[in-house]
Amino acid sequence: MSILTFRNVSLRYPPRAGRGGAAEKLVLDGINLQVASDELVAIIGRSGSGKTSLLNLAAGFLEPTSGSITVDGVPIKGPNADRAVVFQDDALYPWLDARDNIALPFKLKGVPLAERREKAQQLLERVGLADAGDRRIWELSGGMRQRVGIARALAAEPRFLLLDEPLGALDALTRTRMQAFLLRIKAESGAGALLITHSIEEALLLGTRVVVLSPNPGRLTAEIEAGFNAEVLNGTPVATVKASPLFKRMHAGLNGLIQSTTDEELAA
Ligand SMILES: Nc1ncnc2c1ncn2[C@@H]1O[C@H](COP(=O)(O)OP(=O)(O)OP(=O)(O)O)[C@@H](O)[C@H]1O
Repeated sequence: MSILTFRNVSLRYPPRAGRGGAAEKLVLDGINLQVASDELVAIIGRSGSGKTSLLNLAAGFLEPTSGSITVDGVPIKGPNADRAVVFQDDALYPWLDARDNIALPFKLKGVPLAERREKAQQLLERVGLADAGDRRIWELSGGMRQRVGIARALAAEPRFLLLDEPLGALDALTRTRMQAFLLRIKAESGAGALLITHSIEEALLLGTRVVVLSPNPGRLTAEIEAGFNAEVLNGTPVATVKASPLFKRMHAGLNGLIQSTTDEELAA
């Protein structure tokens, strides 16, 4: 079991150039959060509340201004294969086919050609794209591209998946299918997951826990245990889960928490 821990983390961005000496911006303040391997922690919050900044800290793309971020007690020092990031726009290489996109992390590790193609094929099969390996990225649908992106993230056998709106660009039907897919893949991989999303519905459906980030500065202001993901993993259709009275009540509750952000917080 691995644990990703934020301890009293704050983040300030330097003043932007050309703003007449505008002050530094405190974006995240006193963040305490733990994500364990058996969890998917969903972070929701208004636009600009600092969700992506928080994920970038976990990825090691940014350093906290104060506080610490550790994996199993060891401070993170920059990006590392133990924390794989999946973005909204799949960030795949269009000049490579699906298989070679997935094989790239193995190539970077020096794995011989035949072996890395074999491993990539196994990952293609895991994400339901066994026959799509030879296709170029632009020949794939949005949902297929995200599957390739997720397969590439899994190639490094990460301890944590950092998911930044991974389904945000998909149409509603594909998104629903991919939600169940993402849960299955996460469970099979044994990795913990941190999911950033604008969608209360998606956070409730996928999250073991849902955490609310309030803006200006970004602070974790509420946390609820969800648990609907177990129902989806047990085969209950996503539409049935969403239609349950408990799901609707919790959705309304979270909506209220996010909407209660004051005008001052939004304007700050
Ligand atoms: N590199 C940067 N330099 C200065 N300010 C930044 C930088 N990146 C983000 N910000 C500011 O930090 C705040 C939080 O941004 P962030 O992208 O983390 O929020 P978010 O919740 O992910 O937003 P969204 O939901 O719209 O993607 C915003 O006010 C943004 O303008």
